[in-house]
Amino acid sequence: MKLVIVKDYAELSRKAAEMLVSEVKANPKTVFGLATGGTPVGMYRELIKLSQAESIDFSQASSFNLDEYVGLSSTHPQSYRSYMQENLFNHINIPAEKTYVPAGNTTDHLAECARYEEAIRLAGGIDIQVLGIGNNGHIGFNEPGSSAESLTRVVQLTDSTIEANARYFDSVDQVPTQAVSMGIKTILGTKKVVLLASGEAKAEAVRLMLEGEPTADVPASLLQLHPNVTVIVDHGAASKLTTSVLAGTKPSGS
Ligand SMILES: N[C@@H]1[C@@H](O)[C@H](O)[C@@H](COP(=O)(O)O)O[C@@H]1O
Repeated sequence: MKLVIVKDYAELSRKAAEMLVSEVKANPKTVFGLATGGTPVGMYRELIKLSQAESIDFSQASSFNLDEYVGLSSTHPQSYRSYMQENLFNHINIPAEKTYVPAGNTTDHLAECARYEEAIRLAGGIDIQVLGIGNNGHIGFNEPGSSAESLTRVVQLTDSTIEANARYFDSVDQVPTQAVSMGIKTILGTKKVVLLASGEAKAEAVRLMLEGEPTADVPASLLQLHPNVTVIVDHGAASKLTTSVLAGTKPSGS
């Protein structure tokens, strides 16, 4: 995995946005894999800015989001569909029918998950997958214990994830306890991954992802099995890395 250390969240957001822009410039039909959470908000903001400044055309692009809460309708303010509309889709010219987010409120989750995997396959696979990382090392909503063979499915959220996400809801009781999430195998099947982590709260998860053995106990460590991963971290998120890992990198912060 390639490690890029930047000085702060602003630089992390800019770098990630630049990667997405170069992807769509090189291939207007880019299939994006997109993430939610607090971390990529800055990246989306930068992406919108760059797209407006350089008239970047997303009219042939498509996107697949990692996950959605079970039980929330797409119009619920805390649904990941709403998040994506507000933070990105309403501001670029990607066709609405080509932005896929798993349905969280369907009556047949099994069919929805199979349909989602099939839609990714029919699109030709994901060209560039953006990921954040949970404090417990989850990616998407693949909690510890998720197998490297897992595909899109309904997952049970851990108490720590529910607590971490409670900040977006009025109270912790309102946080859904399940989600539909792309699996580890789905993520490993993407062509390129860019994982973003900011702040000291993520430092231990980042260390285990990069320095630990690949294990389902830390789902992000399974990215070591992927041939093309760029991890962009700021100084806080890099603070627990050992010098041997750091020695292999060129800090890009000034
Ligand atoms: N499903 C999302 C993940 O995709 C995200 O990476 C993680 C970290 O979120 P944050 O970036 O807010 O720390 O939280 C959620 O659980």
